[in-house]
Amino acid sequence: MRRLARIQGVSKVYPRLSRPRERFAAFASVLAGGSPRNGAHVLEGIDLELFAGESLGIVGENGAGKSTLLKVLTGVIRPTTGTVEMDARVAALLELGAGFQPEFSGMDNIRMKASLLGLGRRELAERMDDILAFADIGEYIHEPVKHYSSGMVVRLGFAVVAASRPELLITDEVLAVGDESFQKKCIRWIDGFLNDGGTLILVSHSMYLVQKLCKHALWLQDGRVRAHGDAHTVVQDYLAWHESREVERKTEVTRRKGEHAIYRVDAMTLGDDADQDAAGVLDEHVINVPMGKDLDVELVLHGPDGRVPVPMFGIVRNDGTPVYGAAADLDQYAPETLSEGVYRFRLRLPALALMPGRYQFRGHALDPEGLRVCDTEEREIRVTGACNDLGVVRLAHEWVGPDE
Ligand SMILES: Nc1ncnc2c1ncn2[C@@H]1O[C@H](COP(=O)(O)OP(=O)(O)OP(=O)(O)O)[C@@H](O)[C@H]1O
Repeated sequence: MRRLARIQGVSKVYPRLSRPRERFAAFASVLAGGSPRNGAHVLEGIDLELFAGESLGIVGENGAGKSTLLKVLTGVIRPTTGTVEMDARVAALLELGAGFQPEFSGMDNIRMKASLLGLGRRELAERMDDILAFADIGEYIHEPVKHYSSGMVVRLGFAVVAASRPELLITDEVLAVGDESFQKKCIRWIDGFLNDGGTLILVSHSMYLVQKLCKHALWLQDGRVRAHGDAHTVVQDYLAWHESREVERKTEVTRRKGEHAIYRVDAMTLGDDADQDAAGVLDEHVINVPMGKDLDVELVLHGPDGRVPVPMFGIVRNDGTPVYGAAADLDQYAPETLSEGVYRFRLRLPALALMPGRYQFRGHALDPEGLRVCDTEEREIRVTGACNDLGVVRLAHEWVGPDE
């Protein structure tokens, strides 16, 4: 496969320039061929290769460095250190209206932008009808661009980029500016572009779009690559990190680890080893469970007074949203007695319906009346697999045709 882009060891440091003396020091340092000392490290040590036919989503929080990385890739800014090699016909659709002359008409701007993107006069004439149809802004095409709504500007920009038939399309949130029907049109176009072997880099805060359009994803955090790999996995990890951080902010999870509670959880085991191996162990503290597979759980509870504690389990998404919980009905279920006061309970959740992502699985020991939680053991589980549906659980469903 042909390599279209390679960046190695790329860093970008912006000088901090709040005081005149800092400005002078930064200027002197740059003049001397160095990087601004004590600057803000916006990108650090980025290595990335992109091959023809790949689709890469770049995700990360505000200020993580995503736009800066795109600017480095498209040559708009130079990295402070490192190298960027690009070997492709690139079309970038980035800041709204970038490259348009506001005083000129849409038609004139099409001509200018097309020539910048390498379209010859004849090619442009051949593709003009397609461009106008794609942009679909009617008579506005003859008005100066400064009279356009932001949606119209995006329509025009995308139409020209699409007509230039790039090898590599680099784009960001500008697509979100257009109305819904136009967004759908762009997504359909990108789908077709990728099917025909095109290559895409997409920066987006929409995890839906990243998972829909991209095979791979790169998660930037504080200017560094936090994860790079399969898009579904990276997005799940990113969302899980977000959720757990939200929880940290909102509440301290109250856990009752009952050192002194008389009914205790002695042990809790989840899943089977094969699943850990199959998923590739990314984190030994997290139990991998494939979506749709049975999840087996074993709880060993301790009841020192000869009475059997009631087991309960609960599943909570990483942001604290309760998903499900149930206690055993000891009238219906007799645990196995392992030794005096030690009981083993086995539980099976057949065809686990949780959506991919991270959850906390909690096993509780309740008093024999089933009223009070005495002890809790908690393990993080990661439901693996790919799914474009939304939500926490996957409900069985089918789409019913008109004749059914
Ligand atoms: N010209 C500049 N001079 C100084 N700092 C800058 C400059 N451009 C960007 N930054 C800083 O670099 C950091 C990364 O910015 P960048 O725009 O790349 O983030 P981002 O991930 O695209 O964020 P968002 O999701 O909000 O668009 C931010 O802290 C920003 O303030």
